[in-house]
Amino acid sequence: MAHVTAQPRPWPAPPASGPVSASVRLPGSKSMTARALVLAALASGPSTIERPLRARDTELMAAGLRALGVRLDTDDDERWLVEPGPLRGPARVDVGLAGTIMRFLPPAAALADGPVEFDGDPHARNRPLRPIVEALRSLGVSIDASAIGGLPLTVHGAGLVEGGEAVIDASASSQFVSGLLLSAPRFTKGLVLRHEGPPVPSAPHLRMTTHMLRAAGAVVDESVPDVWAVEPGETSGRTWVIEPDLSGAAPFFAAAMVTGGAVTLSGWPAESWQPVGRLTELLTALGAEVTRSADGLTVRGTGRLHGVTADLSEVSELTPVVAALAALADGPSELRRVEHIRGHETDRIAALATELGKVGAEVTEFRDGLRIVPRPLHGAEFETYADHRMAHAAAVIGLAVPGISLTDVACTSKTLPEFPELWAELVARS
Ligand SMILES: O=C(O)C1=C[C@@H](OP(=O)(O)O)[C@@H](O)[C@H](O)C1
Ligand SMILES: C=C(OP(=O)(O)O)C(=O)O
Repeated sequence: MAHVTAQPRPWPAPPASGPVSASVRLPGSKSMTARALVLAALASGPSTIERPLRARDTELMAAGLRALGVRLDTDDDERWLVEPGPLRGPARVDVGLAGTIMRFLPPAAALADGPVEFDGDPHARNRPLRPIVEALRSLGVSIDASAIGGLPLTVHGAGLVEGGEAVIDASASSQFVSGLLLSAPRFTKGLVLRHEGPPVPSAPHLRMTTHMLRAAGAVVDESVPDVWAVEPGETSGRTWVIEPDLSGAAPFFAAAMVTGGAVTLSGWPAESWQPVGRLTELLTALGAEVTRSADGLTVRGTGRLHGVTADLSEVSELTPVVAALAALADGPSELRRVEHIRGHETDRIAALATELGKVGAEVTEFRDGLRIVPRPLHGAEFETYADHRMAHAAAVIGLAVPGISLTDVACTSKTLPEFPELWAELVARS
């Protein structure tokens, strides 16, 4: 698929002149918006998605569903309307660089009545996809895929998927499981999916999938470890209220920690489907104070950043920002059990080792993570590798280290197009 992109311009990361103090209102969770869109498209009646994330990943998801024949009205920023209908092929879906689209839509496309072609950004072709392609084939779906079993691919939708039992190795991404489960109620026999292989990462994202399936009326059993059973049946349309994006909030919280200030994420719900407990533990270990009140979720810097030894497998998308904090901490850190992030928007382990090294940190790269020893840091041009969270990491370091510039900040549009403005406003309050 042709992508016309403007030549990125270097973006100087603004340094903080003192503690930042701010309340930020951030858009909805990428992961919840993606799931709500797919569940709404497969439901038996219309749905409303309140406070969705409007960003590249979710707009491409909406466009992909439209291509399949779903009626979506996304004019209102606060409320998207979804009117499901029979899924149609032929269609073409641009996944951009979104794991959620490339893993959530092929199972839905298998329900369409014609061929559906998928492709995306150049790097999307390197992201792992084979396990979900093979699981779908084992369920009777015909798919033409690239030599490595990924993009570009064509799903030959036959109007129905028989379903039944499938085995998958989902150690490279929890999204393989989530993608199959989201469409499974529409499979004629439902689905019993068993994972075999090294542990599946991102358990909280799997729980988000099963919570949201049940909220749509699906019957899901996850009582046996590594086995998910979804009964066949109609799911209903409903109103989905999307929570603010906790992972998108991470760099803003990190700003409070680096500068010894305070940042409140407003609109934070009393009950959340995102891993707020794990984030709280992690930021606390790194030296923050985290509190919840009617105003929202507040992170306060204590003036000290501690090195940590952390298993980040459950919250692996936080690795770049945590690595940035580790580079500014008072002692060494080890961030482990995230081998699969080598298959994220870029190989994040290699990218962080290179870029943190470039600004002066001492970094050892392991197969499944990083050891970061803080050293006096200096300005440098930080390569972002088209990865929004690499950009976040660079911006966090730039608060404390003058002369950091990002090769490209536009990549933040994947999940938060307003990032450069929101960041500049936040730093202006220091
Ligand atoms: O299902 C989801 O919405 C996500 C699951 C995780 O993927 P992996 O399990 O591939 O890490 C996470 O890192 C990604 O940002 C979003
Ligand atoms: C891994 C990520 O994204 P994706 O949904 O594209 O996998 C991420 O946002 O950090």
